[in-house]
Amino acid sequence: WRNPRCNGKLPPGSMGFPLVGETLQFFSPSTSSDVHPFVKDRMERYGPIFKTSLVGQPVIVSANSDLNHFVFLQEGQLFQSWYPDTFTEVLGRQNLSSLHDFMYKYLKNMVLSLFGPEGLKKMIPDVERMACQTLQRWSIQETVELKDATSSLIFDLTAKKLISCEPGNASQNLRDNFVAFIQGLISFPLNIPGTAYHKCLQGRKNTMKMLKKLLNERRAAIPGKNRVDFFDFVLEELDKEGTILTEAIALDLMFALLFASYETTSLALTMAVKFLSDHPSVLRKLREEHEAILGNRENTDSGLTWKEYKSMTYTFQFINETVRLANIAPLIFRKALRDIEVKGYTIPAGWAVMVIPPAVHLNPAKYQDPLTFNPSRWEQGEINGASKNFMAFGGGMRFCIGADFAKLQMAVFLHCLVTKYRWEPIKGGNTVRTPGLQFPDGFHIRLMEKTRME
Ligand code: HEM
Repeated sequence: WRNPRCNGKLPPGSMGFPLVGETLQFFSPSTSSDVHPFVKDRMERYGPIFKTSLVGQPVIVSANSDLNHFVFLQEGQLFQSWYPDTFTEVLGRQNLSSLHDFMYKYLKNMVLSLFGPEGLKKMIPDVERMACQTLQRWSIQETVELKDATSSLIFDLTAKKLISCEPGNASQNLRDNFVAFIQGLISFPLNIPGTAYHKCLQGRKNTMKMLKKLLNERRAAIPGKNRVDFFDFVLEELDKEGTILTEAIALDLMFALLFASYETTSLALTMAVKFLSDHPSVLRKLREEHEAILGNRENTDSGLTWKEYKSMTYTFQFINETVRLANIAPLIFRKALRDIEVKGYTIPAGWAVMVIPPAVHLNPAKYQDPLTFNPSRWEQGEINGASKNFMAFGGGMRFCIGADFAKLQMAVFLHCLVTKYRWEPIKGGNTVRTPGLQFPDGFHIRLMEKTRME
């Protein structure tokens, strides 16, 4: 196991122990916001490309921006999206890569219509209304645990936009099952009642049942109305002759979309508020931008417009800096489809490739004082899309379809927050990380309405 077979030269690195490889070291938690010690130590020892073995799978780790970029660009040619088997098992019958294909082949109109500029434009009033109502609720509570509270908001927003499910009992029920699913996702796979894994599988089963019920209800409703959400597009596609999209695949896709948006955007928002709490000058500048938007309006109470949203220059810099430092997706997996020669090494066919975005985002050669939170560093740089040095939303063909949706939700939420409220942190706000996951330790704040004088 120490010297795996290879028709060329493997990168340096250790394959650890038989079977477990270096799995235990990989999962050791760290509270630093720097590159996780598992990766950092090995980068120092072996350089930015090294081999290891995790849960029985040989892996090439890439902390090199050229190789990361190459991996993203070669999607479907030399590499393919891949997730560990346990992940795919609980996430759905379909493997995630084929869901991607379905989404782009059969539901491309849905992707464009919901997440393209036209769809986003239409969303602003709903997002603003839901964010304002949520903040008002928070302000009458003694304290708010932000991760949980923003997760609930994001879930409601996504469910509203994707399946027109209004916040209320149905949405709460859906979310409870979804949360049971998420909580057991990274657990020992022992399927007996009482275990987190069992609850996870039950949670997924119940969520799928509820989604199916909602889809059936939609089917029974009067046909011919305008397409407004995900289910409308699915029904239209299902009725087309020769389609190979099935109801089961559509429900898996729906589930994957809820999953992809839920943890990510809520974590980004939690970290955003934490960064604002820690950096009063950034908060001041952000507030100025949003108060100027209100100041320039004829009627202060009219809702946010697309033009106003597009004018939030500093807010977009702030969001980019937040996702750079928060490293919400700390690793991205692919699998090599054949032997690949790159940078003087061979990546053997079948090996996993683990791209490490934090190694790029925290590289001092690319970002001055990389651990310092400084939104103004984006003044000069490209703020949209991905680059060799910015891959918070991935890159290449699989660039996040929800990136603009997430940014819109964040910007509108921040607009309501900084123009109407002030807050004080009560406790928590630190993050415990493994190379693949992060858990905020519970960030509690007290939210208060801001008077005009403030
Ligand atoms: C701050 C929030 C978010 C972050 C940091 C984020 C990050 C990412 C990253 C890094 C990828 C690439 C994964 C890969 O290459 O394997 C990705 C893909 C994806 N994201 Fe997001 N995401 C966010 C929000 C969302 C939202 C709100 C949605 C949907 C409503 C979404 C839907 C997706 C989907 C469907 C993919 C897969 C695309 C594909 O395989 O082609 N994401 N995201």
